[in-house]
Amino acid sequence: MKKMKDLRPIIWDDDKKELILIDQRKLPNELEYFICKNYKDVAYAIKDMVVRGAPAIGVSAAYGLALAEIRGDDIYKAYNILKNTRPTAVNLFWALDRCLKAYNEGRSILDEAKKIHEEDIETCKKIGMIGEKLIEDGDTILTHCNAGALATSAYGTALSVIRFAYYNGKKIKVIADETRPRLQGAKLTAFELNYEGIPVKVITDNTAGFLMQKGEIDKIIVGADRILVDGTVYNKIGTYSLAVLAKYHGIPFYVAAPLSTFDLKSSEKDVIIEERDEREVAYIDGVRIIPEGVGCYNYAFDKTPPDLITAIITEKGIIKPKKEDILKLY
Ligand SMILES: CSC[C@H]1O[C@H](OP(=O)(O)O)[C@H](O)[C@@H]1O
Repeated sequence: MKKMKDLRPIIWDDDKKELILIDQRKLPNELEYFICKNYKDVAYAIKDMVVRGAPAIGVSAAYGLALAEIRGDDIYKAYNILKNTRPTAVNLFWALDRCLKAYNEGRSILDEAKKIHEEDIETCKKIGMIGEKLIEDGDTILTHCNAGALATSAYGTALSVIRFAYYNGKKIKVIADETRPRLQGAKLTAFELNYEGIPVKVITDNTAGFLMQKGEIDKIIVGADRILVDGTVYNKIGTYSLAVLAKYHGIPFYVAAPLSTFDLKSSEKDVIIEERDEREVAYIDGVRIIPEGVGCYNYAFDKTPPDLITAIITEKGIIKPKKEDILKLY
């Protein structure tokens, strides 16, 4: 059986005390690294999506706070700057709070960041091993955005399920929504799966419904950026539309996410859905596609209610998106 390629977008250089990130803005055409020498480099990398994806953002921010400790910077200032990079993915806050707690207890932030990094790798592996049981030989699976190795420390979440199904010998095909405006599906998911030799085709976001109507999609698996205790899922913009279409067509809709993406405290009114620069919508590769003077909406995420979700795949098992099931995870 073929060996997984084990793509790692986040590398801590313990000799130089630097954080090395694959610069995902340059994929798929160039494989370049972005070196973070201090916490401000990490904050920039998260905000400008050098590194993106809920778990990957959390791990990177943890190393960002470790860099502040190593360089003798004001830890609380670094914490606040890192915390304010992106508002929706809860892993960012979970990881920073875990590192700040270590610091306040007199423990090394770097050691805590390394633990968070290692845990993320193991967690994503378990999500794949558990979730692949839902995949049947011959399935065509639709996914949205990138919930792959490039969104985590390794393996991914939704793409970990796909990877493990493939490497366990299931003949699957993947359909990747391009995912406007930042095109994570076209540029990152297609890159990852093609790199591994997993059959993948890219579609425009508008094509997903038509393929469902034609009966060409067997399952849908996406990632998540925040899951509330009632099972509401915040994920890349367009996820909600897919979930409604899946319900209409009777197609199973799965969310794959680690426990670090669950937010048991917040309610919907507390969650900020990130709005990004309009220019991400108004321009493609530097060319303006919308008339001057015409504005855009650029919501980075949307919310999907639990009644549209078949199940949530976690490192502790597959659960229904219900409060009683979610609370049993802890
Ligand atoms: C494994 S979580 C990945 C999650 O994060 C992505 O958002 P972004 O690329 O803006 O960080 C997207 O919502 C993915 O599902």
